[in-house]
Amino acid sequence: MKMQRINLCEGYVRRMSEAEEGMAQNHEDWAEKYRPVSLNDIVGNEAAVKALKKWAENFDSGKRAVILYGGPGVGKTSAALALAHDMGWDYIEMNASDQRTKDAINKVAGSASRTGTFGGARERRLLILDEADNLHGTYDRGGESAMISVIKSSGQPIVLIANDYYALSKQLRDIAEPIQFRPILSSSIVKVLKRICTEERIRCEPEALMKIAERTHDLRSAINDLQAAAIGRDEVTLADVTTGERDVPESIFKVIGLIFRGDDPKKALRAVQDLDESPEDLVGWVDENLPRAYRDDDLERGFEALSRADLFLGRVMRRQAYGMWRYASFMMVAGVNRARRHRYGGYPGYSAPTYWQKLGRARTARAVRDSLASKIGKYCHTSKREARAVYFPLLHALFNDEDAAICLAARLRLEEEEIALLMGGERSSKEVEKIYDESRELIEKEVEHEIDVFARFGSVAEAGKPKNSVAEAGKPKNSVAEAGKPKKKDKLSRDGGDDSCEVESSISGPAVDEPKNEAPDGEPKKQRTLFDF
Ligand SMILES: Nc1ncnc2c1ncn2[C@@H]1O[C@H](COP(=O)(O)OP(=O)(O)OP(=O)(O)O)[C@@H](O)[C@H]1O
Repeated sequence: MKMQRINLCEGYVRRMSEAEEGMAQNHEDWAEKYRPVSLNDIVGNEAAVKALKKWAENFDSGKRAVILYGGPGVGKTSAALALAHDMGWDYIEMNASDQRTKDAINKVAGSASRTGTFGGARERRLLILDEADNLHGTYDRGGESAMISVIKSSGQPIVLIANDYYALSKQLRDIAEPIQFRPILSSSIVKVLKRICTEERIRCEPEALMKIAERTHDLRSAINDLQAAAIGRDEVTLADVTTGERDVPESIFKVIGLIFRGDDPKKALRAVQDLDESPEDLVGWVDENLPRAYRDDDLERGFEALSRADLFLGRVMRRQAYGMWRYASFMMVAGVNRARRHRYGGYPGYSAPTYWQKLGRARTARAVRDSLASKIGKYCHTSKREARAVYFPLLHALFNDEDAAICLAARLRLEEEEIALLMGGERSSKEVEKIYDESRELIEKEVEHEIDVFARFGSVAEAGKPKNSVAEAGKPKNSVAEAGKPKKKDKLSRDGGDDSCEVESSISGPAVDEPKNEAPDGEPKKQRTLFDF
């Protein structure tokens, strides 16, 4: 029998089409992507897996339900799904984001018990109730008593999943068999991480994997940490992981969790401050995952807050009013957090913004961004992080002016992708190409100029003239003196026009008399910075 995943949505049962399932998989994070399929793939917890299998095989003579309990991310849900797979059972999953009222549970469990009750083991349908310890409150009104009566009356197997066994009522505990899932050993976590690195073709230092594994006994967060460290890289080193510890106390997945599931907006804001993500990137993460985390009116309020964050981000870009970042962050973090009025459980499977994946460039986008930040950082003597936070928006604004864009692209030796990134995707690829081509021409002119200056300087030196009196060799004093001056700014005109771009010459030469400090047109000459454009 083909196993189908059935999702409960607003009280009705909906089968996910193959196509939908395929799409969802594209957007999955690694923890979802590498969820074990069979019980044999479950790492650790051998005793629990064995007990679960035994219960399923002897279902007719045993209890109708089991309770899988233990800490988060240790494989409880995976084991229930893998059991359905191995037994060839169809299954229905109700998690805390589904409304689990008495009516809903009866409807689902009723449909489960009607299916194949008399058809033998292969036609069984497994009912999986995630976060069974959250069957309280108005949202799930009557859910627990309904579950108890369903367990007593249904002929179908039921798996209840809980973090806290003793949060379940005694009545529920009495009618179901408990199976405990324990924390996973670091050595087992390392094995899973290694396999993922191989599949994702990422080189990983063993020490880096060990470091990630030692920080947790929860496989999901270990996989999330690995993914966070690997985004935009082909290699994960110990330094990446330990830097992550210093600069990124919480990975993006954990921060997203604090925004959507946390009760303290201040805590989420504090975590965001230390996160190595720009507000523009973070808004993408929140936007991507909001529909997975919230429903109905929460979703509406969440997007309302997010749209306000977006307004502020727009103002930062347009007016370079960086003070407004604070409001943008507040709205996308605290605003979205406070928009939630209902309680949701489970892990919705957060993922990176789809547009990165859609364009197939999650990594390249990061790589381009990092290389751009590194070029700017080197040029402006600042960190990559500062370059991204402060100089990206500034350069984005400067790139509105084509001449400035060409000069800056030449000076920073930018590649096409880097130019495109600074232009914010608002221009056609032809415009990007034009700026790139012209910047290359400018660089060539600069090189020719350097060669020319060097040749002239060489011939003067060979003529046996004293090095500090090259001007006397009949050369125009100004130009030769400029040529010989170490790290002097050479002024190159583009297309013979007035607009010019200074490109720093790397030619070092002997000390010469200071030339007249003025440009050929008589204007006083001053050293330019990025801010002059
Ligand atoms: N024992 C395990 N073996 C293999 N993978 C695991 C194991 N535990 C967790 N994982 C990985 O972590 C992800 C989350 O695991 P799972 O949903 O089974 O955890 P859980 O115990 O049900 O957590 P929660 O209580 O938070 O729902 C899985 O998709 C899988 O990638």
